Formats: sequence, C-alpha cells, structure tokens
Amino acid sequence: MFWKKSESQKAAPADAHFTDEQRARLQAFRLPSWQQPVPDDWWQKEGDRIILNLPFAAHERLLQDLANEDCFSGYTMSVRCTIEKLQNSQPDLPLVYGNVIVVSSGKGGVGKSSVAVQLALALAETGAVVGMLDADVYGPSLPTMLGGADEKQAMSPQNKLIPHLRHGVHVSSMGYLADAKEAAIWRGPMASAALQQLFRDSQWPRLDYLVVDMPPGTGDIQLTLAQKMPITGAVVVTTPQNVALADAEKGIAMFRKMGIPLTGLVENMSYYHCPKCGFEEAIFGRDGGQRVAQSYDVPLLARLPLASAVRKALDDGVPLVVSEPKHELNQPIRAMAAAIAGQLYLQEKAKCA
Ligand SMILES: Nc1ncnc2c1ncn2[C@@H]1O[C@H](COP(=O)(O)OP(=O)(O)OP(=O)(O)O)[C@@H](O)[C@H]1O
Repeated sequence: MFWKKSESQKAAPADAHFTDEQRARLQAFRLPSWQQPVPDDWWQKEGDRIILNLPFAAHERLLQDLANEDCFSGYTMSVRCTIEKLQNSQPDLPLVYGNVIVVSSGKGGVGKSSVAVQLALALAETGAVVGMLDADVYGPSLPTMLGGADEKQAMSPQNKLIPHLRHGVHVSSMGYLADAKEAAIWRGPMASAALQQLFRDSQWPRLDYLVVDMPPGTGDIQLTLAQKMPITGAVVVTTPQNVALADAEKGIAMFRKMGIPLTGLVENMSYYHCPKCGFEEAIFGRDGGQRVAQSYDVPLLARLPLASAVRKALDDGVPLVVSEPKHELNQPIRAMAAAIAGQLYLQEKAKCA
C-alpha cells in the first residue's frame, strides 16, 4: 500500500481468524471508484461481527452484496468511520472546517446544488458532522432543497451566524439571511465579500466535512472564492451533454490552474430509469463524463440517474435519503459520497507517498 496508516487504522487489530474464502472475498471488495482493495488490517472480526474501519465516511449499505455472500452468512457487517482531517489548499488556516469539498459546475442547471445537498446528507447519514455553505449567492437553492425557507439564521452573543440544522446538516445560506431579490443584484465584489463573511462568521460546530455549493460558472466570483477558501477537494458536476461537458472542462482547468486538488467529476442526469418497467435511456447522450474524465485524468466519481422522485423530494425540501432512506435511488448517492470521501483520502495519501 502506498499510504501510511492513520491513528484510527493502527488501533484496529488485524484478525487472523478469517477463513481463506472470506479473505479472498474481502480482497476482491472495492470501495466505489477505488482501483485497489482496502488494506487487510482495515477489516476486523469481533465474534459474529465483521467491521470495516475507515478513515472517511461511507455508508454500511455498501457492504450489502458482500454480506449476502454465503461465506459471510451468520455474520453482521458494519462500517466504523473515524474521519481523518486532511490537508487543504490553505495549510496555514486551522482545520476547524474539517474536509472542505467544493461542488461546482461550469454551467447552470446541471444539478450542482442537488448533488451537493444529497452528498452532504449521505455523509451525515454515516454519523459524520457535516456543514453546508450555500455559496450560490445569486440563486441560493438550499432553503428550497433542505426546507426552512421562511426561517432566518439567528446571531450568537458573539455576533456569529448560527447555521440552521436541517436534516442533521448545519447549513449557512444567503437564502436564510438576505432577501433573495436584493442579493440577485449585488455586484461581484459585494457578493464574494458577503460569501467570505458567511463562511468565516458562521458558528460552525467542529465539522468532519463542509460541503460548499459554489455559484455556477468559472468567473471572478468563483476564482475569488477558490483562492480565499481552504479547499480539500473540488468536485465538478456535469451532464453528459456536449455543451455541459465543454463548460465542465473549463471548471477542471480553473481548479488545475489554481493548484486546487480536483477530486473528480460527477455525471448527473446520466440516464433515465423508468420506475415502472426498468427501461433505461441516455437522454443527454452516453459516456460524455467518462470521456472528459479520461482525457483530463480525473476520476469519474458517480453517474446519477435522472429521476422524478429525486426532483420531487428536493422540491419538497426533504431529499430522498431522508424521506425514504430505503429507496433504491439512494444507492448511487451513497456510493458517490463514499467515492468522494475515499478519493479525498487517497489524494492526500498519494501526496505523502
Ligand atoms: N438527477 C436528477 N433527477 C431529477 N431531477 C434533477 C436531478 N438533478 C437535478 N434535478 C433537478 O433539476 C433542477 C436543477 O437542479 P439544481 O438546482 O441542482 O441545478 P444547479 O446546477 O445547481 O443549478 P444552478 O446552477 O442554476 O444553481 C432542480 O429542479 C433539481 O431538482
């Protein structure tokens, strides 16, 4: 393995009591978007429990197929996450914000906010402490997608903004502060100053992850934000359409130029899955995200379906991960969250190798 073990991993003793068949299955297991197996000593056996010790967030449903294998019958499988705080693009700032993931898109309307919201909820579902910063100042979507649009964020006695706790995620959004119509006419410098304030002057709890919903595009406001904020990894959201892909390439180029680690690409609305007959259609074209990921040598972290149940739940302010945790459409979202959290970790370890 090319990475060093973290403290949490060192604490997990390797277990000598796996059968050969079980060991072979564990070796063959891959976390979403990982090419290599997880290190042997991340697996632990305690009586009839098998535990995967991870230094990042991942949902235990990802072990479901493995748990269904005959050689694991009679065992329960779970994931224990002890989240490691990774280095970010501003090493001089204290790591109070946890691992900061910026979710951006070259083009509006590709589902950047939907991806950011569902990512934050899927990370929080694993027990991680997650914050969300709505940096999409001209069109804040989080109060709609997470609900509570009529509430205003309160101030603490120390004059700090108290993030709203929505479905287990700590959220700060311009949409919970200013009149949306007023913010929409702000000039760039005013908007980026307001955003930096929202970021710095929010009373965040000790976060494991902060997910930032960036404004769409690659203009001045995005550049300023990317320069000023401590970023652990950037995720670019696109649809498979050529027009969206061309803009996604601009997003990739922007982060590369600024030396910000690019965690990967998420392809949203990759295909339509008919809930009645199971038919799948690539409405916006096929494999576009894969092509761009390959040509820029970045991981394609997820391909998410276009589904009316996803849209409806987001419009209602209670995304599917919360309203229907057992819904099959949550599986790609959880896999995406584990892929992003896992890639952030791999990126860091590759730097140290
Ligand atoms: N996978 C999906 N399936 C169905 N609907 C989706 C999906 N992804 C996003 N949507 C819907 O598409 C619309 C646009 O999504 P969203 O606001 O997340 O895009 P955006 O890229 O953040 O846009 P903007 O850049 O304008 O803020 C929303 O109504 C959202 O619910």
